[in-house]
Amino acid sequence: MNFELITTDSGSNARAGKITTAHGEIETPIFMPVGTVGSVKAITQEQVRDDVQAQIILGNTYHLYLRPGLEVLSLAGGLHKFNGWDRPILTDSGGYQVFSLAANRKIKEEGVVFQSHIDGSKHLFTPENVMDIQRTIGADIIMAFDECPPYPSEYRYARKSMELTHRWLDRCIQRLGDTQPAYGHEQTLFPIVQGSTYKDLRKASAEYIASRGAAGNAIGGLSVGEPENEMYDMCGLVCDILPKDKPRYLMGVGTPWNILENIALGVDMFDCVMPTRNGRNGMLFTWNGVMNIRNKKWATDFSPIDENSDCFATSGYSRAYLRHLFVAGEILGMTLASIHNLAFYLELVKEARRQILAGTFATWKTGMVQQLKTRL
Ligand SMILES: CC(C)(C)OC(=O)NCc1c[nH]c2nc(N)[nH]c(=O)c12
Repeated sequence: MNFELITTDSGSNARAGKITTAHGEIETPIFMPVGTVGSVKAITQEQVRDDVQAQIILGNTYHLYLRPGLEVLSLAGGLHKFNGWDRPILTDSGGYQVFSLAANRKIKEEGVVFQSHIDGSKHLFTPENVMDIQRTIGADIIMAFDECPPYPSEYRYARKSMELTHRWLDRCIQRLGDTQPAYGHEQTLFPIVQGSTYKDLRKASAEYIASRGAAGNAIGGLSVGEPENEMYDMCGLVCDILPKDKPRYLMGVGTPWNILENIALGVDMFDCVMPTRNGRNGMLFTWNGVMNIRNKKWATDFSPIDENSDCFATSGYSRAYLRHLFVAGEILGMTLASIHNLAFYLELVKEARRQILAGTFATWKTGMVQQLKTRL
């Protein structure tokens, strides 16, 4: 994997770059739609490619390991062949999902014992077998096995958790070095910075992760319920330590304004379930702010969802019609809302990139952040 840093904004730490992977290029800043179990919920791969114009999507080790399982994925020749997405894929390591989804999980030095949320079967994830699982899935970018501590966490817990994450990272690196890609294409490991919201721990974790010399680095453990300004403080502190010539990926973030604020701090990659999960619930993000399409006020508004969006898949549908679909519980409502929100998130980061290349991002961002927060 290669990262070309094209330019840094004049008035902020925002950067425009290009990542090259075996399955194609990614222009940064980038938003990565979440396709947890191998599909971006409610929309086809063609809509993700053509209407959303996504350049990379996420899969998840925990979910894919449990269903469809490694035998099916291996026989299919990996996830790209199985789901037909031939562009880049990033898989999260399952660390976060084991802590948030699985039952009766027990963390030990060796790894995490847990029960499947699907059928209660018992499993063990270790840094080693999570690397093997991600090799079998075949994602272009794979995440280290980490513990995302709950928020808030006592200082002692956060420190011990961070130190475990660092030891697990070294075991991931070792295992990856001892194995080969399963399908011939390069797979790149991103380590994950932890340390909760403690400045000294975040600094120590960022320095440790930076010292591993990986091709890209991720920031975990944020957007877990902490106040936004704490997220920004931690992210800024970590970005100032992570190498400038490698992409920085802020996991699980966020709202459109969170994304712009963190781009200004030096983040290049984002993922979040908000545009799809909240979209399926009728929450629409637009250039003029956030709207709940179920609100009665849209019942006879026959204008398009967002005049400023150039997503043709949704510009042909009115707010009134979309509200009707949600009120009637029509599946098409979830599809249109998901396409709209994701297309908006991709337009947002594309415009941010344009502003960075023009050297006007910092001033543009300040006005845009307020506009995006508007409740319509
Ligand atoms: C609560 C939400 C999901 C919004 O954010 C976070 O939890 N943010 C943190 C996060 C998201 N995904 C991760 N994957 C891994 N391996 N580690 C992490 O810390 C995270």
